[in-house]
Amino acid sequence: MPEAAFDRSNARYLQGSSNQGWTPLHAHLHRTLKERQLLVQKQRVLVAVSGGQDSLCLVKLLLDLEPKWGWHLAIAHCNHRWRSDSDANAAYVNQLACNWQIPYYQQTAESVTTSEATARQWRYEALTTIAQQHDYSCIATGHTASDRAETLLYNLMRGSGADGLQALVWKRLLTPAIQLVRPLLGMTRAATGQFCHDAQLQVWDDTTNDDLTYARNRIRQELLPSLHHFNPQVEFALSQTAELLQADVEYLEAQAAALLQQAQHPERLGLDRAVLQNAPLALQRRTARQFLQQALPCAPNFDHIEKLVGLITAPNRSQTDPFPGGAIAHVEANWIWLKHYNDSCG
Ligand SMILES: Nc1ncnc2c1ncn2[C@@H]1O[C@H](COP(=O)(O)OP(=O)(O)OP(=O)(O)O)[C@@H](O)[C@H]1O
Repeated sequence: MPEAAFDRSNARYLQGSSNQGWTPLHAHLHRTLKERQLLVQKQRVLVAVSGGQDSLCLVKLLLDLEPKWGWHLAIAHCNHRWRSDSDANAAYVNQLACNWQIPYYQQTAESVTTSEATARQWRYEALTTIAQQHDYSCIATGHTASDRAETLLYNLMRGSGADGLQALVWKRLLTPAIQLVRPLLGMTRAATGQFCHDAQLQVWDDTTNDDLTYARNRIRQELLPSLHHFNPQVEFALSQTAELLQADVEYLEAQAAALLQQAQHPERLGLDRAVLQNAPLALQRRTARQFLQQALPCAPNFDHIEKLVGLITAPNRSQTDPFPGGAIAHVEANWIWLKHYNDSCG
C-alpha cells in the first residue's frame, strides 16, 4: 500500500477516494454492494461483530471502503455471557473499535441462554435496539456463502421444503426503518480467514465452534469437507441453490396468497374446494399452509398441511384429526370448514 497513510490511531489505512491498496476481496465487496444495492452512500451502518473471522473481515473491508462511500460505521457486540471468556471477547471487540476510532455499542444478556435459537433471537433484538437508539438504518452481519451452505444442508436433513432451503437472504427488513444486510454471502469462510491472516487481524477463537455435539459444527467440520471431494466449490454451489430457491419461493408464495384470496370465505374460516381443485399441488399446499398459519395458534407442520390438502378432493363429510389448538377441518359440499378453534397450543 505505497500511498496509504495511517489515521490518528495508527491502526487504519486511509485511502482517500482511490482504490489503492484494495485486494480482490475489497473490489468484490464494492461491486456486490453496488449491484445488490445493499448499502447506499453516506449511510449509517451498524456492523455486528462477534470477534470471529467473518465479522472481523466484514468490518475491516467496510472500513477500507468507507472513504469511497462516506458511510458512518459503528460496531455492535452482543455479550451472551455463555463462555468463561465472553467478557474478554467483548473487551477485545471494544478495543478494536477504539483502535479504529469508531463508535462501539454493547448489549449484555441478563440471563445466560442455553438454546442457540433463543440466543439468536435475543441477539437480533439487541442489535435492533442499538440501531434504533443510535439512529442506524442498517445492520450488517458477516454471514458467508459457507454459512448459507451449512444452513441449507442442516435444513435439508431436517426435511425442510424449498422454504427452509432458501437459507439466509442478502437483505431483509428487521423493522420498517432498519434493514439487515449480509454483504459477505458471496464469499467463503476460507476467503475471510485468508483475509484476516493477510491483514494481521487477530481473530477471537470461539471455543464452542469446536464442540461437535452441535449439529452446525459437525456440518462445518465433517460434512462440508467431505463434500469438497465431490465438488471443491460446493459452498458456492449450495449457496447458489439457496439463491435460486429464494426467487422460486417468493414467486410461489405470491401466487398462493392470490389463490387463498380467491378461495377463502369472506367471513368464516373456510376454503372453496372448487377454486382449489384446479390449482397445481404446489399451490394447493402453500395455500393450505398460509390458511392454517392464520388460523392455528402454532406453525402448521407437513402432516397438518397434507391433511388439509387431502380434503380438497375428499368425499363429502370427510374430516381431519384435531389440529393444534383443537380445530378440526371438515368437508361440507364445496367448502372445507375449520371449527372448534381455541387458543391453546396442544
Ligand atoms: N455475539 C455477537 N455479537 C455481534 N454480532 C454477532 C455475534 N454473534 C454473531 N454475530 C453476527 O452474526 C453473524 C453470524 O454469526 P453466527 O454464524 O455465529 O451466528 P448464527 O447464530 O448462525 O446467526 P444466524 O442465526 O443469523 O444465522 C456474525 O458474522 C456476526 O456478524
